[in-house]
Amino acid sequence: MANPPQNPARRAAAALLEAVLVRHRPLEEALDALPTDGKPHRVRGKGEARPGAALSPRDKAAGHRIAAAVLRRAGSLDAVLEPFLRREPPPPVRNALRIGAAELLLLGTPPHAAVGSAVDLVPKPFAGLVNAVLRRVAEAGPAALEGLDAERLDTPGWLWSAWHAAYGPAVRAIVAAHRQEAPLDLSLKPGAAAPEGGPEGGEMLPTGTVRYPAGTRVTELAGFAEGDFWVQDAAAALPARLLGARAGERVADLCAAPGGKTAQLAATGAQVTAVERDPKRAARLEENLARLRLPAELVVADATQWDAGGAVFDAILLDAPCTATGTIRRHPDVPWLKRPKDVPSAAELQRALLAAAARRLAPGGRLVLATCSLQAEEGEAHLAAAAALGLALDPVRPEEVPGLAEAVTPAGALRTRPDLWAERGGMDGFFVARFRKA
Ligand SMILES: C[S@@+](CC[C@H](N)C(=O)[O-])C[C@H]1O[C@@H](n2cnc3c(N)ncnc32)[C@H](O)[C@@H]1O
Repeated sequence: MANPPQNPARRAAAALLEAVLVRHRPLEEALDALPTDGKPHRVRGKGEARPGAALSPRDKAAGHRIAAAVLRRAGSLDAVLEPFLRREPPPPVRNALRIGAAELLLLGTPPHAAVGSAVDLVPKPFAGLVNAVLRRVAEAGPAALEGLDAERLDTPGWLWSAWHAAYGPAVRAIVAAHRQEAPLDLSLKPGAAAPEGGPEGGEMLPTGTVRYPAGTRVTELAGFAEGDFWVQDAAAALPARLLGARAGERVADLCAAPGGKTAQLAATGAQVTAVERDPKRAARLEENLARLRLPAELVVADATQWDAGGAVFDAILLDAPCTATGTIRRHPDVPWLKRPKDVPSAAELQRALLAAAARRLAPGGRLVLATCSLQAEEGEAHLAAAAALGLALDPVRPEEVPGLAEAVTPAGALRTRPDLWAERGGMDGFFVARFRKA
């Protein structure tokens, strides 16, 4: 029998970084592909980093933590490494150096362990280089890191420019917020009590979300199996709240999986139809609703084509697919996967979905459009498109979003950002607008 691999968490981190930075695959997908205890190996392509034999949940979590630290600070780590590299090393060696530097400079790993484990990740001919470079990083790295313009280095230039154009000097606070791991936010089923647990227990936020410190494991909180709550960022809970669904109303949730907003709508007693294009994600939505014991009709369909049998709805929630640049705290791979051209194509799909939603709305019906993007093309720019579809903006009133009056835009939409409620742990960046059909 082969010996168990050494260094499993770092090998997992290297596999995750290769997936995101070299093969441009989403971090979540790469995490799912790691061979974990009780799960068979996936067949992997030639030349891909292999994490070795089955990983324990603990090593998988540690590998995820290391990879996320690298992704959050990749620009800064590369800048610290730069003076010690004479030529560009092959990608696996570059990633091993980033892992070693992250452990030395960000994660508090003792130098001998950080250097030794990084050396262990690379083929023999590169061991000397990794050892020499990381020893120098251990000595000079902390001071070098201090002197960097980290916010700029850790953000792709096109995103920085777009956010600067949209938010002015607040771009720095937005980017600083991306360095923090997001807390665990829960939405409670009506009547359920906030679960006790987490190192410091939960904090009730003014908008009704219960917040636990980053790193709290939801499945370990009392009431999870009973379906008392679901995971949903504080900002993500606002669109369904602003739709104001009522018992007995016919409500459609377009682009519904994994179902956080469907659950909110179903909990009001409205008759909810959830539409989701991706069958695998639809299955997850079904599982989530079953755990929560909340009813909704599920339709697996493309919402731009779905004819609803001619039905019209009193209210529609359109939580449209987007570039997800508002979720970088939770998904530090997003800046390295998205490209400028993804923004106009996402905006085009959002316009098509908005037009389809407008067609299925009863006269006088309400529609909420939401995207978890910080890009103005996927948010503010849709206000004009909505007007052309006969949708009148129904302005959000500050009292509808307690503690977040600053997120209400002059036009009456809602724009949340990762740096809002910074002292409480921030929130995802969302654009939300509510309309009424004439
Ligand atoms: C932002 S996520 C929705 C999150 C969900 N509303 C929640 O709160 O849990 C967008 C979803 O839209 C789905 N989707 C993308 N294009 C679609 C389309 N044309 N019709 C229906 N669903 C679509 C994606 O598969 C994805 O599950």
